Amino acid sequence: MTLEEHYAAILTELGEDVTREGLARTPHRAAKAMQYLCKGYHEDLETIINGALFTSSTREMVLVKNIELYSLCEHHLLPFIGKAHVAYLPNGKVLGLSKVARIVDMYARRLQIQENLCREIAEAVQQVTDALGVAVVIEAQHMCMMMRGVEKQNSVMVSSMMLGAFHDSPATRSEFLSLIR
Ligand SMILES: Nc1nc2c(ncn2[C@@H]2O[C@H](COP(=O)(O)OP(=O)(O)OP(=O)(O)O)[C@@H](O)[C@H]2O)c(=O)[nH]1
Ligand SMILES: [Zn+2]
Repeated sequence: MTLEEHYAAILTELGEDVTREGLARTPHRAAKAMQYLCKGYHEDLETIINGALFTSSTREMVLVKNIELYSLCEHHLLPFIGKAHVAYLPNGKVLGLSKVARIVDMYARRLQIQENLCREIAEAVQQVTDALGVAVVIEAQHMCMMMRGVEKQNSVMVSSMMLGAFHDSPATRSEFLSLIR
């Protein structure tokens, strides 16, 4: 069965009439939407980085903050939405600016839990840049906690992953944390 046929079966199971006008193309649209939201499975680091790694002698922290993020929780297939802050300490190379956001998207466009998303982004930036340290903080709101279940509208989940100098040096970590505050 195709994804589209599965969606038609789900709608029928939910009590809908998939032949009514408004739903006629919904299985097709839903399949396309879900494929888009999960497109990260078909992307890989090398292709998205596309060689945009530049030699630089800077040793100062590079921070890209407030990168918006849309993902799906792997437990309920409901969105979680928020922002990511990504920093690294260059070790001879800097990454094309847009590539940091592309890395975030590649992992966000999969079924995720926030903690693993954080770790995967940090490890990817580390792998690509060979940085002296990488820090990732994600703040997000989970629809599975808002629209259903415990129904809390204002709670925000904050997760972090600190590698290298951000893990080992309190001064580096606190510089990062004060910059994203
Ligand atoms: N740690 C973590 N938990 C998550 C994330 N997204 C969803 N969850 C949680 O996953 C848990 C799944 O719990 P279950 O008891 O198996 O599922 P449930 O009965 O639907 O849980 P409720 O949401 O409490 O109704 C819930 O506590 C969710 O809040 C995430 O990104 N990280
Ligand atoms: Zn969930």
